Amino acid sequence: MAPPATTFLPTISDEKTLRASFVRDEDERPKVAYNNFSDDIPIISLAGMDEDGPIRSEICGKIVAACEDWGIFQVVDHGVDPGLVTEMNRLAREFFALPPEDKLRFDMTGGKKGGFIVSSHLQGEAVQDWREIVTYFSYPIRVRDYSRWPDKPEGWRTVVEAYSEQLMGLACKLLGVLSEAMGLDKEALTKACVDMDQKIVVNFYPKCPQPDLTLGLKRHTDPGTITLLLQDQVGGLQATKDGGNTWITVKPIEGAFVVNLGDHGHFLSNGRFKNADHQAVVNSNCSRLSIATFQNPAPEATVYPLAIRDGEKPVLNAPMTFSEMYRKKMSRDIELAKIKKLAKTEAQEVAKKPTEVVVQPKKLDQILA
Ligand SMILES: O=C1C[C@@H](c2ccc(O)c(O)c2)Oc2cc(O)cc(O)c21
Ligand SMILES: O=C(O)CCC(=O)C(=O)O
Ligand SMILES: [Fe+2]
Repeated sequence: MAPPATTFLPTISDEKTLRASFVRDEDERPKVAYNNFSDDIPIISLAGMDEDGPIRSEICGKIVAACEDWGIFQVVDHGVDPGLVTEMNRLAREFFALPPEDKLRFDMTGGKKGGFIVSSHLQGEAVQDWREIVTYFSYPIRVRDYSRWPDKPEGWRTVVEAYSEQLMGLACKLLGVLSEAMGLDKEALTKACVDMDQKIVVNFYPKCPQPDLTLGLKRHTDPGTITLLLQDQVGGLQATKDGGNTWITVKPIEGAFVVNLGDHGHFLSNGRFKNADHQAVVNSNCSRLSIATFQNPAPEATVYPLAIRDGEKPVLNAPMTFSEMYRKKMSRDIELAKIKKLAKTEAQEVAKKPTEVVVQPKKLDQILA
């Protein structure tokens, strides 16, 4: 009999076919190969950005255009210590290679803040993602709960601490550029986050027996302000700028960060900056690792456009807190996936009227795995 989902680690399975719980509907399956790389996403060098002058203006122009056009781009020459990046990658790989019992000591099931989980941070997903994750809540520093930070491999904690500090710096720099582009003070976006949260999610995508039938991470937008993603050289991150009609695979660049704006960044700019739709596909040749650093506002921070340009309407009817926004989004993501599954297996009528379904946001402990 199949082991229960919570303790089943795809990494240690040598099954030749995918379990039914990972099989996606045809319309959700990958359309472009994991290694069919595209050059469409802008690659921006940040060299010379810290000094005022024409070089900084040119870099800022490129960042703003990438956010307006795609909502996703790559940065190189970003100033994050390359030695630290190498160490993060090495230690993350070592973590996922640990025996299941070591990883499960930090099991996040039951909505615990931080640790290890298979597939998703969300409860009751209709189809499982082909991944394992380990999560660190790294900012604000005063509420860090080190008891939820895995203690293996040796040296992890020191490296994660230094890495999270440098990424906080890079994120604030990029938010400064976007604030100025909105005609506001450099600090406007970080101030709107009140006391910025940072969550690091390390994604491990084991090699997969039938990668064409599944996704490592389903299509989504990130909920927060801005995300910095470090990916290895395998490939698998895909993005779209036309609501999912055309997917492209982001070309891995050694040492680069993929930057994407989340829903909060999108709403604060009144929709001017895109919250890129993205997903991760897997393959049957090798495993893949990516490290996402989510920069989020504090739960009590207000979500509402900071600048509304002449002739524009606000993209939100009323202000809400980030925690309300997060709960609503995650409830909707789970419910829409369930409705879709139901529509497929039961009635065509439900599929015809998906917009009439009102999703009641759940409490946080009903959403988180
Ligand atoms: O793992 C992720 C990825 C991502 C996400 C957003 C919405 C979804 O429906 C989804 O399945 C994944 O953003 C996250 C945001 C978080 O707060 C925690 C996560 O683990 C993630
Ligand atoms: O692994 C990837 O390429 C994507 C990860 C991602 O989108 C996320 O963690 O939110
Ligand atoms: Fe994401």
